Amino acid sequence: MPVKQRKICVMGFRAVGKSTITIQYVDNHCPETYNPTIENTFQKVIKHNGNEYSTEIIDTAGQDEYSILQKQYTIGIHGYILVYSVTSASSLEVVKVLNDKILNALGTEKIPRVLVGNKRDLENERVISKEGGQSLANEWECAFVECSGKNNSNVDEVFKQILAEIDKSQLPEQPQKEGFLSS
Ligand SMILES: Nc1nc2c(ncn2[C@@H]2O[C@H](COP(=O)(O)OP(=O)(O)OP(=O)(O)O)[C@@H](O)[C@H]2O)c(=O)[nH]1
Repeated sequence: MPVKQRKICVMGFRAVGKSTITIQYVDNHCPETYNPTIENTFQKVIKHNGNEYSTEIIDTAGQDEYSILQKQYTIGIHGYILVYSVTSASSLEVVKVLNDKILNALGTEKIPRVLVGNKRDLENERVISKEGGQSLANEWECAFVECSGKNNSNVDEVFKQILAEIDKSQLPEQPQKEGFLSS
């Protein structure tokens, strides 16, 4: 079985936990101190659904509403992990702007994405409900996961979901069923 190559971009507002999620997944530990990221690329071979995927995971610098989407994040990327923090309404706003920028840059809505609500361990500080995140993902027709990078809970699911979304997007288009015309 040939190994499938996958290039995945992790994006979102500053300090939402992009590096924590990525490092938990790739290296199985939580970074001790907060270091703003410029850009880090990680490699990991992932087994999923009986296939082997050679993944390149790009942990990007925190974005805000005004950041320009860099060209290297629009070329040759198979899927996007869009992260907000359930404790920050502005981080959800940033992820919406980012999503628009990605769709505009690629000129299609059919882009494999997973919307991720991180920091679900901070239940007392939560300002974005799970339903709020889920309904945005439904609107975008993409996958949705809530997780805690810090506790390493549901982090694997984020990466399973993005691989599944990419596979789904690579299936041949289903032919449209012809409708019956009632006479
Ligand atoms: N409680 C809690 N804290 C978290 C979680 N994930 C990350 N953090 C903390 O949030 C801060 C930012 O985490 P990072 O992973 O560096 O965030 P980032 O999005 O990569 O940050 P930038 O590189 O600046 O964009 C750190 O202090 C982390 O320990 C989480 O799931 N729960």
